[in-house]
This record gives sequence, C-alpha cells and structure tokens, in this order.
Amino acid sequence: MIVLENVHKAFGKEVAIHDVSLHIPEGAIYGIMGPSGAGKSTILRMMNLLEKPDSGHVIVGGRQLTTATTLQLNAARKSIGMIFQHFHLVANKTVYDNIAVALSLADVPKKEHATRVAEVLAYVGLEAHAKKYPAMLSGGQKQRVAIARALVTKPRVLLCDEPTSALDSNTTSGILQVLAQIHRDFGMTIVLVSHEVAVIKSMCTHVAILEQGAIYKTLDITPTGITASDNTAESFVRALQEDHV
Ligand SMILES: Nc1ncnc2c1ncn2[C@@H]1O[C@H](COP(=O)(O)OP(=O)(O)OP(=O)(O)O)[C@@H](O)[C@H]1O
Repeated sequence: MIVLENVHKAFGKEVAIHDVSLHIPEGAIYGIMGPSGAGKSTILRMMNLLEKPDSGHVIVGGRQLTTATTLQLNAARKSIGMIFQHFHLVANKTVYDNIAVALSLADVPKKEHATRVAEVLAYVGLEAHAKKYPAMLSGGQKQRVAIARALVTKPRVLLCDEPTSALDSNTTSGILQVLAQIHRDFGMTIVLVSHEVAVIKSMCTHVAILEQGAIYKTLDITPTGITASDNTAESFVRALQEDHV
C-alpha cells in the first residue's frame, strides 16, 4: 500500500534519512517511533511528498509519487489525509470553512460542501461547533476538526504526526478512539508517528523503530500498554518485546 524504496534525505550536510526501505500493508495501523531527531516526521512527510526524498522512491496505492507530475501528485494527495501535533487549523476561518477548504482543494463541487462537512463533523462529534473559530475550541476539539478535515475527502491513507503529543491523557484516549473507529469503519491505512510506547502499543499492528535516520528494527505487535525505561531505540524494542514474548 505504502512503499518506500531506498529513500534518502539530507538537509544541507546533515543526513536526516539514510537509505530507508519500508513496506506498509493496506489496512495496517503502522507505528513509527524512535528517539527525538531520528527522522520520524521526515519519513512520514515523505509519504505524501511534503518532504521530497533526494533519491529513492515513494509509492502509495500503486502510484509512484517521486516521479509524478504536479497534476498527478495533487490527484494522489486526495487519497492521503494528514493530521499534525499542533492541528494546523487556519485561525481566522470557522470550523466549517477549515474543513470546506479541503473540499475546494480536491475540486469537490461547492453544492456538495455543506452535506460533506456536516457528515464529518457529526462523525467526530462536533456538529454543534461549525460556526466557531479554532481559538474557541479545546485541544481535543481542534484535533477532531483536523481529523474531520482529513476525512472529508475520503482518503485511503491517514498520516498522523504525533497527533496526541499536545494533549492530556484523557483527551489523548478520546482521539485514539476516534482513530481506531476510523480504522474500523473505513479500513483506512493509518501511519502513526509517536514517541509514546503506550500509544503505539494500544493502536498499532506493526511498528518501525528509527534511529539516526535508519530503520533500527520493524516489529509486528499486539497492543497492550507498557512504557519505555529511557529514550533510546533499544529501549523501545525492549518495551515492545517484553510484553509479547
Ligand atoms: N526542514 C529541515 N531543515 C533542516 N533540518 C531538518 C529539517 N527537518 C528535519 N531536519 C533534521 O532532520 C533530522 C530528523 O528530523 P525529524 O523531525 O524527522 O525527526 P523526529 O524523529 O520526527 O524528531 P522529533 O521526535 O524531535 O520530532 C533532525 O536532525 C532534524 O534536525
């Protein structure tokens, strides 16, 4: 479903991603974890080419993104939603307009917007908040709006960059429940970047652990909750394995 082939990325002299290959099966909830600066966000952002690799290939749903024209890339991106740690909502637009922008970008006719926005807002439990501005919402509500915006174009893939890192633990579990529900209802492939072992273990079917821009290890996992004892790649492996031997 999502294939990275020998992707490489440097920022100036610093190599952020070193020859990474990864295969994410259709319908997986695939975790990406590892220490700060390991390259998690960069890898995720390559999956919709927000970050273009210097070399290697990115293939999503059979579409080769790295050699795509701008038109082809825009078409491919309609099937790839993304949410972020800090939500990335537009402050001076209402909740309705924040979501409708995604429909405009995907060339969905305006006459369909009201119904489509109402549907996704109801799905995330915010139907009463369409006319509010982001500043009037809690962190969890903002992330629900961002999820609604990502869902409104009916993507096949949802990329999640630390979606709960700015939230308290109660709100985190609400957002994780929404993501799990999306996975159940739509069979979407979800890629979830997190540095929290508990989040990865409660959500993911597979995990790749990164260290210094390379894949340290990939594991298939069955989620239950434990925590890592320190912030090294090996500690994540231990934490994940301890509970599953
Ligand atoms: N736009 C950029 N310009 C320069 N360097 C960058 C840029 N984006 C990322 N990097 C560097 O690439 C490396 C990987 O960064 P990345 O954000 O992918 O790591 P991460 O694992 O997501 O880290 P964190 O958990 O702290 O968010 C880091 O050394 C970072 O400083």
